[in-house]
Amino acid sequence: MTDTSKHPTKNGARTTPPPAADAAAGGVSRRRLLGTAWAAGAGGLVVCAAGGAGAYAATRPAAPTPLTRLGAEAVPFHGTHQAGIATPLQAAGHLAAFDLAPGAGRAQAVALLRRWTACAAALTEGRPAPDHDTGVALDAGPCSLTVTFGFGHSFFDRTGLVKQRPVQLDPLPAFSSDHLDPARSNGDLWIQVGADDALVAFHALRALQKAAGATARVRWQMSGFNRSPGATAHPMTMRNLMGQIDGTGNPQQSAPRFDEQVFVPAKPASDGTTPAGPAWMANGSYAVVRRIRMLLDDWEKLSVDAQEKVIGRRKSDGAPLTGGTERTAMNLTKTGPDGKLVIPADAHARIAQPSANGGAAMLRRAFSYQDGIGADGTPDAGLLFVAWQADPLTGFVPVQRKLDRGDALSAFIRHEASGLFAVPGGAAEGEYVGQRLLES
Ligand SMILES: C=CC1=C(C)c2cc3[nH]c(cc4nc(cc5[nH]c(cc1n2)c(C)c5CCC(=O)O)C(CCC(=O)O)=C4C)c(C)c3C=C
Ligand SMILES: [Fe+2]
Repeated sequence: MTDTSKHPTKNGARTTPPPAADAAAGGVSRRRLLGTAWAAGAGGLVVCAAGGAGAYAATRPAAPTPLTRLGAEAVPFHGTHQAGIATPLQAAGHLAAFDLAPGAGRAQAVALLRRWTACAAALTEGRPAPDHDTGVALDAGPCSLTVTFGFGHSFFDRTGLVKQRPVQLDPLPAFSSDHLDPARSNGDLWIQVGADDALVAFHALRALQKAAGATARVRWQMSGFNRSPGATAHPMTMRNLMGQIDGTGNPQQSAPRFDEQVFVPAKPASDGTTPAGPAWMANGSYAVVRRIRMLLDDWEKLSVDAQEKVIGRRKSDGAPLTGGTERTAMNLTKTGPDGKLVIPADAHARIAQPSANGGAAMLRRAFSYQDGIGADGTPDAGLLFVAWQADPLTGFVPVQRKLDRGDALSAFIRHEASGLFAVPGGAAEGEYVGQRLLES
């Protein structure tokens, strides 16, 4: 996961318009529509007011105040990279995969991506959805809404674009800990929605589903959440449902290698290596999506000391068990008075760290989920794990292979669904997402 602080970021930066910038650029904002609704309401109030000044005073709405910072923050939809990758984590998220309808091919996919692009661009600016807006987000600002689009392996067969399919999209290898449900895995197309307001996130998801029309059907959908901005005394790394600080070891946006670890380079690197995938993937990224159930009844039986040994970090502040603060490097050779490694050999953070995996790095940007109690009577809760990387063959795959062999956390989690999606670079103004692929 990424840090939740709201400072401007290199990619997917949040922009807070001044309070007066109520109308989003180039369109009527949802708040402007609301103002119109109030004006109509006020007309009614005048009639009511004839019945007595008291009735008027009791029903008169308060004068509109500027949106809070949380509501007003907007993440630009257009740009080099799609938003929702390097964007700070939002409080509400939805992941949805779609399959093209029988008979739908490349032409229908182009029309769909045009509609989705127009819809996402409007909503992320705080404007109503084109065509028919449901009104669910009528009174809210953009709330840092992002919409991110990706293509699955099967999309290329459906659209006659197999020659353009990157090898990076080949199905992930099977792992011994997999308990995958095919109905909730993969899909032709993938959408990630994130926002700092649950209604804004739902509104966007619903608008995109409706915009799919008869062209594509929802294959699966998952909803997640994170802490709300401002819930903690200071911005900090997210906690997951096991109570751990999760995201510390992520590539930091300020680091020189961040872009090359997360995004497909636009041109070959200085050492002559080729970008991960065809030209249309320049500035894109690969998303590995895993629904990972946490076996919370078992986990919560462990003492905090035992839980910390499973991860190799302190539960309270995320610092390595070898001491320091959250950002202190793990001392992997330090032993305790008993002669044993302080960070055990099977500790999750030890096994997953880049230096133990040939430098493999990924940006983990997860949402927690909870869907009540499962058929087995235990919580259906865990992590909608989304890992972003320039190349899953050197990112997620080797790390998961290693974790699969000896991670102490394995006893407390279960991978229940999986997806791998090629997420193209961002659309410029006037372009639609995926245009460089679909018109190649
Ligand atoms: C294959 C990749 C990974 C999976 C799957 C995964 C699942 C998973 N992880 C946690 C909790 C934590 N993970 C932490 C660190 C960490 N995890 C991965 C990779 C996967 N995790 C990496 C690459 C790292 C960073 C290692 C490093 O560089 O130090 C941590 C420690 C804090 C942190 O660095 O984020 C926690 C906690 C859960 C609960 C989970 C599945 C449900
Ligand atoms: Fe992890």
